[in-house]
Amino acid sequence: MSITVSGINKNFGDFVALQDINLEIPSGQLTALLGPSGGGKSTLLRIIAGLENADSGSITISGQEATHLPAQKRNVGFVFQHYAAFKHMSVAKNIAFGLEIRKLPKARIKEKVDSLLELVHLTQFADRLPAQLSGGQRQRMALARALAIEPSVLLLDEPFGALDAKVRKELRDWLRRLHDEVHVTTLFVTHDQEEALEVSDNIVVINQGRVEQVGTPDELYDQPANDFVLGFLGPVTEFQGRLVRPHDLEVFRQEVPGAVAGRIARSTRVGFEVRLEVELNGSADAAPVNVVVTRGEARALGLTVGDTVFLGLQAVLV
Ligand SMILES: Nc1ncnc2c1ncn2[C@@H]1O[C@H](COP(=O)(O)OP(=O)(O)OP(=O)(O)O)[C@@H](O)[C@H]1O
Repeated sequence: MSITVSGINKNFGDFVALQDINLEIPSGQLTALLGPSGGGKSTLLRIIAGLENADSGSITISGQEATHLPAQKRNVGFVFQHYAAFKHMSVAKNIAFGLEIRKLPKARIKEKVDSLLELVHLTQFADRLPAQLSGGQRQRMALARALAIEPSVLLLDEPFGALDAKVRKELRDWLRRLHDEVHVTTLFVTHDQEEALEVSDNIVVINQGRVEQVGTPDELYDQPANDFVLGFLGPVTEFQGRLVRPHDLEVFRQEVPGAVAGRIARSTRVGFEVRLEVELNGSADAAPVNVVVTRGEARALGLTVGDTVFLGLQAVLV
């Protein structure tokens, strides 16, 4: 295990930010800390980095007891949402900074910076100042700087949080490819479930200072431990007293054993999907059931607002 978190507790005054956190973060993998705002993700990351002290519990990094080590002795690379670059230094100088402090020979620094620039696809921007980069390029520079010291773990706190959706998506694909190349144990904080599902090998779901579930993206999506995880990892709708995913409901035109009759109250096309709101017969006061079908299915079934349909659950979820 690359990072072991044992019995970590952290209070801010009366407020319990983290409660008895126990985690094993596997070596060489990309692990997401996923959860809603205020759940404690950043606090945990900062405790692992040594930027915050826990009230109790211990942290081990690469087999070394790190609980009381200062941040600079933990050999971790850290990237924040808003990366504080040295404004007056070029991109190459920013990346070289940690190596110069460590007094590596000049030729060796140059060699390393060149290969890092290549890794993060910034070779042509080596001589620019940080202000002359886009937000996405700046975050790539931040990653190169964090990687320069060859950290045993890389900690990323919403590294793409301040960027627009399209750049976020590009950088997330890029991070996955980068990780496949360098394999450094990476722990990254996100509140975006799609980001976590797409990028990571493992996900730790944190809510209200507690770990709700740990698993691979598939495990969490297919076998959520509770309604919170189910609801946080994707859309849900209530169907016959339980939470299910809208695309796990099947729509029939005829009565089918086990299916329930209702009326299509609304139909919205979003890209290749059609989202239906179905009011079940005899439940006028209840919220409509949300169902997602493909455009092809909607067309084949000839679904129109006002039609009566029958809903059944395709797969048992929880
Ligand atoms: N220095 C502090 N003093 C007081 N309360 C704090 C401090 N740092 C964090 N908190 C509180 O601890 C809780 C957890 O904060 P944390 O930043 O870890 O959450 P998070 O899951 O990372 O959320 P976000 O995604 O919004 O950053 C929040 O309620 C926050 O207000």
